[in-house]
Amino acid sequence: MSKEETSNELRLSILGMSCAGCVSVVESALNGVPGVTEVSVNFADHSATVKGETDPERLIRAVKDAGYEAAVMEGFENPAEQEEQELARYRILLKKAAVAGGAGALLMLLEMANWLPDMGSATGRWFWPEVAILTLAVLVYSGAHIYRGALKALLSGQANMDTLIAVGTGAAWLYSCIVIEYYGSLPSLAKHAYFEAAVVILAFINLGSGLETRARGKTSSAIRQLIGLQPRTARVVRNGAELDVPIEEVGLGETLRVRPGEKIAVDGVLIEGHSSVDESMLTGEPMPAEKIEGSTVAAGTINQSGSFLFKATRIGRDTALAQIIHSVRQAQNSKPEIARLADRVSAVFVPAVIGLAVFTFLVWYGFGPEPSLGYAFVTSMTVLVIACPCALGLATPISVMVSVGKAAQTGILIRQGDALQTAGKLTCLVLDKTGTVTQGKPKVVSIEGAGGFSETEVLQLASSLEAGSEHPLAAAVLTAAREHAVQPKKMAQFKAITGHGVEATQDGRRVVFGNRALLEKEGIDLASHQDNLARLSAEGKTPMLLAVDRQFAGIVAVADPIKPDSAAAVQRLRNLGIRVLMVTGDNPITARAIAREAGIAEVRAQVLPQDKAAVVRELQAQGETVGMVGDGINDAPALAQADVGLAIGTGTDVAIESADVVILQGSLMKVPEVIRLSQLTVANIKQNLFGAFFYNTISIPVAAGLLYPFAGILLNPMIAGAAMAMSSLTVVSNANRLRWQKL
Ligand SMILES: Nc1ncnc2c1ncn2[C@@H]1O[C@H](COP(=O)(O)OP(=O)(O)OP(=O)(O)O)[C@@H](O)[C@H]1O
Ligand SMILES: [Cu+]
Ligand SMILES: [Mg+2]
Repeated sequence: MSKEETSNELRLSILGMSCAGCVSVVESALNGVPGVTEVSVNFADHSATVKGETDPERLIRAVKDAGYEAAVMEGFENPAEQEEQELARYRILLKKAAVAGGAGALLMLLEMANWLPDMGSATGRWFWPEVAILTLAVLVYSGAHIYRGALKALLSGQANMDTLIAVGTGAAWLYSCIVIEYYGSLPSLAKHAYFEAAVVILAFINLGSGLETRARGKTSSAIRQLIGLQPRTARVVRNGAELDVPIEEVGLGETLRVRPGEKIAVDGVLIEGHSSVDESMLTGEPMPAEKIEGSTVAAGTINQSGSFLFKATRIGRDTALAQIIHSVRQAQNSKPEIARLADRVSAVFVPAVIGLAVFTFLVWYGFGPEPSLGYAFVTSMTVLVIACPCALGLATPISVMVSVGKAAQTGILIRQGDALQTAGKLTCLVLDKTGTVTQGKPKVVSIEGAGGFSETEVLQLASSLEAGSEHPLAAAVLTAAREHAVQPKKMAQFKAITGHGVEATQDGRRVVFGNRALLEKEGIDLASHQDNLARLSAEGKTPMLLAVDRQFAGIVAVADPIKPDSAAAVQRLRNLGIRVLMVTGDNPITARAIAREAGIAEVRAQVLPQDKAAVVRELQAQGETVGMVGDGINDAPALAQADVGLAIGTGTDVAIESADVVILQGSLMKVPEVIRLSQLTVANIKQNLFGAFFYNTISIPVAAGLLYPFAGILLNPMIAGAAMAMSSLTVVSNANRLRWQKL
């Protein structure tokens, strides 16, 4: 990682966060560091992404001062190591749960046998103080991490979920001791002490977070798989000899050898041999791609049949794979609007709950039935435990992570968390024609000469002009010239006219090649060719016209057939209730012919590249939420203007900056999938938030004893512990359900 990158964006691993309250504490601590422009803390994977010009040391110190630990995450992580750490954490939590659960069971057995310290009975002081010591030992063992977290929060003047559990269980223990020691002789102060409640709560909480750790591990499996694709070594050809070197030592421009069945180490261009390469892990395209000389190959993809040599063109962090990993991670850590709301709510939750617990205590103590202290204690403890906002803090990030990961596995790269929320609300989609609806590989299908020019002369002049152009149509003309063994000639004063064509001079002759508008501007009357042009266009072909010295000289017609699944994709979009438009620079007749084939009703033709953004703006002004689908070549402003910009990449071309979503496999079918995924994700987040909120709001009054005066119902604190653990588990499992939902 270079120094500049470090100062622009940094990922920190944060230790010690236990709930959404912690997220906002860490976020504001990092935001307080001078130079920081943007902070996003992800509770689901315990990380922070910090943007701005700043020193990592200061960030770490700020996090420490807030009561947490932080470390910089470096370049390539080791997924195996991470998995191992998570498994170890899972095992420890489970062990802690087992110990606490065992102790709880023992205490309950003792109680059933009436052997527990019980006030007002003859057996009252049996096993006292053994039971107190045993429970304390269990609390310390099973709850050490929670008490430490609570203490840290306290020292920095904060309260979090750990605080609630620490206060709840600690108070239970202390209260039980005091009751037995000092009020032991009072009859029936409370039916029994709360030693077992304290340990059972810890058992549930440890079990809950253990299972949550496991489920969270599954959540990030997508990115782990991606990281795992990166081979560690490569076989380079140096001075005629082939040798295996660590991937870091491969230089730009070096020649690498790939044998059948091997993974490709870096991005490059094939220079010798041919093969088919399985790129499904990057693009989601199940069919292997044929690779010949000049084809690009991508790191992480698997060579199938042949052996070949290729030249490294992108290494390290520049490979498509590295960039995919980077964007997936960024999107997983970016927060859609809905997450901000949840964060704000849960940040005030803990203090509110503590206040409520105190209030509950006072009301019961003041007005409750005898023994009022006992009731006051039980109810306020139950409130503390049940009101943990941990499920609330997980609700959004966990769904976002699952969803972005799922998308990546099917070749959809979501670059912005916001897009994940907005895509589902799109009412209108603008599709670019070339490369989006069509295959984007135009081919010359017919050449006609006029005014004394032969077909060969037309092709020669056209290709001579197009040699200087980067337009896809230019490529088609050049390919045709090569196929007909026509040599382009040198041209002077070359000029490309955006959205119209090209012009230049040759041997003093003025040559113009492009669409009808361009020739009409030259003052050429095309009325006599009207029928011919209309016929070509009606077949969906794009006629390009040649003029020499203001005389019409011929037509080169190009066909760019629609993609095999474009029509099905448009149909599906319409079934989703979306208005679909096609926009193109091409002439209206060709545009309409293509649109009809794809089932698109609305067409805007002859739109200059720079005006495509205006079309999007106009639709937005009509109140539509507009998605723009383009290939990112000359529609970048429109992609940026749209509410969601979707770029259709070809193969592993991921560096389309103006897009919110990049579709790696060039199929339009992925667009409705993005929309479905967005809808499913937002629904999933809402279910999660509802679950967490509903659970909190409905159970707090019951825990506080609101039902007691009417129905005599009080919540057992143990049940509060169980329910709390279950709630976060439910949220995590619900999010993981997204992985199996059909798009
Ligand atoms: N280099 C060129 N050579 C010949 N004709 C050109 C060239 N560039 C543009 N044209 C003409 O101008 C028209 C509009 O070009 P533009 O680049 O705006 O759109 P396009 O690539 O055809 O379609 P889309 O808008 O779907 O990408 C083309 O259809 C073509 O007739
Ligand atoms: Cu909690
Ligand atoms: Mg174009």
